[in-house]
Amino acid sequence: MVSTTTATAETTSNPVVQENENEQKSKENGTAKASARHQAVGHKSLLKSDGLYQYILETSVYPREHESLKGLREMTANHPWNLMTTSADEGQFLMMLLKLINAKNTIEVGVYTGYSLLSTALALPPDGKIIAMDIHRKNFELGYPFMVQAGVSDKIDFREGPALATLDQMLTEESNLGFFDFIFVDADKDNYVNYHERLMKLVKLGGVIGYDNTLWNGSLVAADDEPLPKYVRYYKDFVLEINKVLATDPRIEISQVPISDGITLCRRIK
Ligand SMILES: C[S@@+](CC[C@H](N)C(=O)[O-])C[C@H]1O[C@@H](n2cnc3c(N)ncnc32)[C@H](O)[C@@H]1O
Repeated sequence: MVSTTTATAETTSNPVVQENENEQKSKENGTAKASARHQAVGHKSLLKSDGLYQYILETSVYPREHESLKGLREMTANHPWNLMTTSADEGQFLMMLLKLINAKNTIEVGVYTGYSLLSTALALPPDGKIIAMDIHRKNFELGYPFMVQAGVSDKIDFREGPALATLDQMLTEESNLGFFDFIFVDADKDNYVNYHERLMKLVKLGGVIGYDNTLWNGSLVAADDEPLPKYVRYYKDFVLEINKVLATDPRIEISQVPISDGITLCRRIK
């Protein structure tokens, strides 16, 4: 069942999100060119070799990919923000990780059309649950039929609105504290530090939080005068900040995994 919960806090005034929203609106008005701005950056991989990336996909990911995941990936390829989608190799990695830790109750911050959400739902046991949050329901709805097709839509509780407000709402319920096995964060990088304090109260001892894009297109080590796409430059300092916070937080142990655009896994130990 799709939940209709809507958080009440205001949408972020972040200029990059605003730019995305304007693009979406002009597309809906039929005024946008079908240009996919994010496609210019290329696929999401730090391998620096298209051939090797393709080799990994064709030999280990695609042959085992579920039909529903394949369908969702193909549908998303035609969407103007398609570079936001979690890559197929990272999706496969998440599925393996969730099974290894026997995850049952999870949270996802940043859904878009739901590739990582569907991967998570497929990896959880039949009684598993995901609370999934995003400011835009529309993109989630594009991917929802694939979750139905996969028979996992009952595991998903979608909550529309700014994730900080949704998380604050969740923190008022004692049953949520220390309850979640896994949390995947793939949303507004300028709020990762704010998410971290809240998520540390929601994840269980021994549970894992995964922060996505922590290598941020390789820009973290770019020289100041290196030309970078506007949105990469805008978020760079925020990603540097969360990486510093995670590396020095004594409540977690971390592993920065260089798959796709980098995911930092944080296991709560205190
Ligand atoms: C990179 S995409 C997520 C991709 C997704 N993991 C996938 O596999 O397709 C980031 C998402 O975060 C959402 N987002 C941005 N700011 C947000 C906020 N403050 N609260 C909730 N969601 C937000 C965007 O609407 C967008 O759908």
